[in-house]
Amino acid sequence: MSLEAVHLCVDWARNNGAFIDERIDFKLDTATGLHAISKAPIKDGKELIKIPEKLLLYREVAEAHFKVETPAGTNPNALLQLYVAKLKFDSACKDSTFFQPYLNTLPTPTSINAPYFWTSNELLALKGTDLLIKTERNLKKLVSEWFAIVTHLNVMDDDDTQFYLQSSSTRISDLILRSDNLKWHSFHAYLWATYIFSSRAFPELLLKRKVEDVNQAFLFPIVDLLNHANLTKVAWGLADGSGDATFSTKETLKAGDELLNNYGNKSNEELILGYGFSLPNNDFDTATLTLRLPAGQLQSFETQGLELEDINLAENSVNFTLSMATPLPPQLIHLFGILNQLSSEQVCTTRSILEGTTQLNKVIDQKIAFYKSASKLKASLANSERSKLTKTYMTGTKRIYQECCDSIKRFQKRLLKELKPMSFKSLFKSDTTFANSLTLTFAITKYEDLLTKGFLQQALLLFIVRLSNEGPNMQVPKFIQDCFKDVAETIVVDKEDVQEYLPFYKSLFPQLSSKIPEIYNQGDWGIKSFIIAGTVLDRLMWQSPLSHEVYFLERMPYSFAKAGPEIHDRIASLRV
Ligand SMILES: C[S@@+](CC[C@H](N)C(=O)[O-])C[C@H]1O[C@@H](n2cnc3c(N)ncnc32)[C@H](O)[C@@H]1O
Repeated sequence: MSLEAVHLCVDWARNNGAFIDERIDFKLDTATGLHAISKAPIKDGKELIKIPEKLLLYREVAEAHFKVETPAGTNPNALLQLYVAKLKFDSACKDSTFFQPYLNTLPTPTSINAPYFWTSNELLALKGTDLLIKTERNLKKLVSEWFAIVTHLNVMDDDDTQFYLQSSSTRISDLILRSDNLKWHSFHAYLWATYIFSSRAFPELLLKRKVEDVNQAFLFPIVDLLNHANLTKVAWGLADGSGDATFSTKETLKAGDELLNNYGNKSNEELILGYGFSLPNNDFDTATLTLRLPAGQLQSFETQGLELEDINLAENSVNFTLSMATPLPPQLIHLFGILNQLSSEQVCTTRSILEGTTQLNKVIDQKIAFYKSASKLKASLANSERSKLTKTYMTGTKRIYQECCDSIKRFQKRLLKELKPMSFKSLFKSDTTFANSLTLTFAITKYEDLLTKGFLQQALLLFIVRLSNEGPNMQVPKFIQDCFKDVAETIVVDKEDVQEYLPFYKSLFPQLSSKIPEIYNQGDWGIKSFIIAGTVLDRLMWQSPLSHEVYFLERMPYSFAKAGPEIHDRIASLRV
């Protein structure tokens, strides 16, 4: 691909009846390749490019050439892609001569930066990313698609069969020839043609032909030289009463401005796989969070009012698409709320939801750490364009995960503001008798020492047992003591429970009862009370990972009203 090739292609198009506005000029640079600029202001929205039907490459042209119909049940563009590979790489193909000026403007296989064309060593820079998973998965799918079409036409040779057989046991990236001189029916030529379609084809629907499949595409010479920018307003169409395809822009351009197209709202992953480039700070970027769950669990979510869109039952996994606009999908909060439900909770409670967000935050933090360190690996790519693209991908994905993390924190703050739960800190501060008893027991002088010296859990257990012994004398939310009573009535204490609490218990009792009898010798301070207190804490307590503050939350169903009315409606009929 060179500027000269573009000029020859423009001449070819005009000589064959195309209209290309004289204000359009073409340029070439290393970062974005061939592109169009305006030589004079453009602001009228009029048709800028019109390409006659005979210069377009669409399904019927391929079918006429091969004298077969596009096979059903496969990629609707498979036959057309093979035809384009033949045009490009079979010098004996009778149609090649006519399309040669156009074919010469297309990128050569070795110049393409989409990861399908990277070496296995280069792909190491994407280790652990969805991008790598999709690259490998798509390559496998493409090999099957290619072999099905070359077998259907009976055009494969022994090398092709050999390649196909090898691909089942060898990494495809290790088998790929890195050459611009390919056999037209080889996998490499088909991979190139597939990329040509993903990066430059237009929907055939545009030509208002009767399309059997909305994914049918056609190649649109000259217009496919335009680069992409998000939000660019353009119009693609069909000239009145003809099969000629047209392009116009709705943007106002000054002389020297780039004439751009709009490939659609694409994430960097889509741009990299389909087009071999990525956009920094891409507003349409997404990150896919894949969660694997124990077998059978996915199926149980519907009964909890949680409907998941993108699930893979065979792998017991679910995908969530995160974006800057939706960094924290309500279904993700709901899922983690369910995963953190206690066996005594039948639906998501405010506690299980808050605890779920803490767990989710940990998962997201791991992702952020991964993308932070992975972006450093970019240095392993010698090709600077591929390095840049990897870095933008990693940075963009990290940005979305960071936004998810920030949203979790905002969500927690908002919920606490709404619920206004009582904090242990305030209860501790107002109960000076208890606070003083801990000064003697743990040598702490203030509440914060409980956190720094690691005595928080012990203090909480002592406090809960104290509440149960003091009854209504204490100025605390009644639900804590009610919960203690409920647990005490139903709990079955086993040997493991006793073993778990024994070291803690022995470290404090019976000394405490004799040292501070006004608290620790009143009521029941037996080990069972602490086992009950442990369950009370499980049911009512949540610690903010941000402030480390401990809150007591009255058990109540979480209202999904803010997460989406339809979830709320489904959940409203359920009780804790
Ligand atoms: C339809 S073609 C446009 C013409 C292309 N520049 C060429 O040299 O043939 C699409 C390709 O252009 C490049 N491209 C388009 N928009 C871009 C952008 N905003 N930044 C970087 N590369 C871009 C990518 O290589 C993409 O695969």
